[in-house]
Amino acid sequence: MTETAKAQLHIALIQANIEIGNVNANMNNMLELMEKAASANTKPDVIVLPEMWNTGYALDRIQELADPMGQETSSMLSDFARRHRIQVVGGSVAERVDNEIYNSMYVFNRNGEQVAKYSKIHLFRLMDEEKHLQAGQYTVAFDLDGIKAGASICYDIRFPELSRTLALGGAQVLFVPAEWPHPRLHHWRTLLMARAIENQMYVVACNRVGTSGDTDFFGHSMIIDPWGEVIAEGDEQESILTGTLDRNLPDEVRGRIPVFEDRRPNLYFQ
Ligand SMILES: O=C(O)CCC(=O)C(=O)O
Repeated sequence: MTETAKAQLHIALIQANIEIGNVNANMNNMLELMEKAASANTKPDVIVLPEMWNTGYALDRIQELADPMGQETSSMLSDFARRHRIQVVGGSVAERVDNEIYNSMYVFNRNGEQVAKYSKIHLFRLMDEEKHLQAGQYTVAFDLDGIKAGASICYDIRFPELSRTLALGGAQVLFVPAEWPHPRLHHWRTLLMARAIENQMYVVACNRVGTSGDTDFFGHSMIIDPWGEVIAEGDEQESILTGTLDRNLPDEVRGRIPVFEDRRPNLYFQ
């Protein structure tokens, strides 16, 4: 089997603490945790980061803190990917494009080349995202070692239309970097589980831990398989979680319960 069609994907999720507004500390901590993940006995094929890991939700200072064109963060991620020959789903960062700020994910292949960029399309009004950020305009899919994956960020998982669109486009894995806080742990687990079961796809969700102001982030990063079985789940501490995806399982599950063949799209309200 060639490098671009592996039977399994070993995943490492970086369930990090994020210091609000402290870009340097966050860059250093993230790189240290990524290096640790890369040196594990089973070398990961893919490393996944949480949402807005460069700045946290420092929205009142986001114009000054956001990374211009994502240059600093993406060059760190690209360099890491190339040095270790590990693919990176770079969570998301606050990115400045002209005077607009986006919540953007970058994905790098083993050569450190950017293979995808996704900007969060559903902005979370409970945290005033829409007052400070611009919404992305596109859904995004990409390949990791020949396995097709789709991008989503945090609040996006409340919109089943997005993961269904990605699954219909062939995605077998949904990535979900997040900063999802208490008290909505039940929503987080249930929504992730539902996205996995209804789309018969892997869900790989990386949430931050720690406290910003009076908001506590609970971690509980998860890897869920296409049957809805939990392969890995974090606690509330900073940690690295690992799990292995089997490229054949989504097709096997879709063969057993042929949800995609049984759809009645002509009857659905669009
Ligand atoms: O939907 C939620 O409850 C949390 C979403 C969120 O925190 C975000 O999108 O940043």
